[in-house]
Amino acid sequence: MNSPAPPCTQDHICWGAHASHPDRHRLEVDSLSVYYGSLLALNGISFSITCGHTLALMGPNGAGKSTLIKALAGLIRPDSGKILWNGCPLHDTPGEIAYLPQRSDVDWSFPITVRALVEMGRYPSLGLWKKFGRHDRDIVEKSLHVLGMESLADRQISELSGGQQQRAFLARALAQEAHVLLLDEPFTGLDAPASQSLGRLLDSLSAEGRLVIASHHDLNTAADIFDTILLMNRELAAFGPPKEVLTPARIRETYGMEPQPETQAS
Ligand SMILES: Nc1ncnc2c1ncn2[C@@H]1O[C@H](COP(=O)(O)OP(=O)(O)OP(=O)(O)O)[C@@H](O)[C@H]1O
Repeated sequence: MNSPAPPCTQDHICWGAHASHPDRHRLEVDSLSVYYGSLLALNGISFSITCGHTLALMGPNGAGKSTLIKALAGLIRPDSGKILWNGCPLHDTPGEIAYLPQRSDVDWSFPITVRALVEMGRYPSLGLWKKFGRHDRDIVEKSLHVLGMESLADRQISELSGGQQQRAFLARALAQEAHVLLLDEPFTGLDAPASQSLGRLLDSLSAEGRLVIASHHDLNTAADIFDTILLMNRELAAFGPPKEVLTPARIRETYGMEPQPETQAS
């Protein structure tokens, strides 16, 4: 699985720089296992992927998708296994990961404007005195612009639609300038136009050189949105392009159901 990793770097990546080194940054997950008490939620998961991809974590309810995302985000400590970023422990490289929690895990009534939320993305990289500089302000404005949120910047997040709220949180993730975007069920609750628009956005972020990893439930849309699928049910079932992974036999085996005709990747 492992190809030679470039030396570890802590360099700060700026806008546009992602695209010039799309193959430089590699995430490697090696034999990752997570227990909740006696429940084995993840059993020896291994995969490797570079920046410039969109990866969907798919599997039935309880398959461990959120657990894997939380382990990658450093919110859960694995019981065994490694998560490496360019050959170094991922969590030794602060600022590389931006995490978008499930909608149900966010207090949407929290009194905060969109701009203040996006500014929070800069906090991890502020210096000792936590002083907001011109560079920070520029990145916040650019993040709002990329997500089309400028006109909503002074609104409370509680006043936004579900799709706009997702965009506000994605703008915060962009402001962090992280290479890896971890999104837990970002399409939940979005209507078809909002889903398509979010799909295009994730595509453009990966084209810019980021690595987008999202848990996803919809077998019908996965192949259109993501270029790589990780099918799992506590263990890894398959990993690769949608056409190779989302086969009727694998869907049957992993979900324990017959695939609907339109769920086969085209
Ligand atoms: N904090 C926790 N404590 C104990 N068990 C947990 C905890 N979080 C998750 N689990 C269990 O771990 C297993 C994996 O849960 P996880 O939420 O990762 O699955 P999932 O694939 O994201 O599910 P879903 O598609 O329903 O969101 C489930 O059996 C779940 O009940």
